[in-house]
Amino acid sequence: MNTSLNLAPPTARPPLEEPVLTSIADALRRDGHIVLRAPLPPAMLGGLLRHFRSLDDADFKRAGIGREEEHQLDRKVRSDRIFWLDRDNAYVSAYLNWMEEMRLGLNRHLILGLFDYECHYAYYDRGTFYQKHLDAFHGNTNRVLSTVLYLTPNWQPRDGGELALYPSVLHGNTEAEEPLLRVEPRFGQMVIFLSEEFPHEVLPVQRPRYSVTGWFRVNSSLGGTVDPAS
Ligand SMILES: O=C(O)CCC(=O)C(=O)O
Ligand SMILES: [Fe+2]
Repeated sequence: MNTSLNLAPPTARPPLEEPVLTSIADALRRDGHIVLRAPLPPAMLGGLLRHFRSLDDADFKRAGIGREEEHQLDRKVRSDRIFWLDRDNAYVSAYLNWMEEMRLGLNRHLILGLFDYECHYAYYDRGTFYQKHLDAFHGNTNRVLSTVLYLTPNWQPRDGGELALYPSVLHGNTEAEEPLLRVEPRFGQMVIFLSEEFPHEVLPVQRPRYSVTGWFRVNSSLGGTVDPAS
């Protein structure tokens, strides 16, 4: 639990400046992905990491694959542990506010019809990884945009755990061996990419790696039944 009384309260709604939003929208339209070096205030990143570290091991569960997570546990594919986030913590709440601003802004710029955002902490212990995968298959998870915010302090190249992002499957590159880019999981860095288009993997981790992974989703409601935010 966060027992620190001497910490400044988080900004309830850290600003997402219009030029930043515009550059995100432009990059997503043009490339389908973007890396942001330090989009969030350090106090908020620190608050998130403190909250992350204050959680018990028992709070984290082994991550599964895809939406039917419990049914598809396979540690040969991924070996991280995750904790789904809600608004109980003030820093998480501030982060969700910021993502809500991004959701509304991207809908305005790109007419994506993003409906909600779900996210979890991911803890990759030494020796863990996540093999090459897509975050959304055949549209059945409703995931449109994947976001990862990295929280590992003082990340060094020897610590591993880079995100390798492969070329879009829409360009006939399903067998592409070479990554399009490698994102270093540096504290405060964020990557956003189209969930259905870009295969990606987390390279083997040499030192505990902290991140917040999330997805903007569309609502595939049928006949007025709202898709549950699971
Ligand atoms: O942590 C990362 O860099 C990517 C995580 C990921 O691919 C996922 O959780 O689906
Ligand atoms: Fe992924």
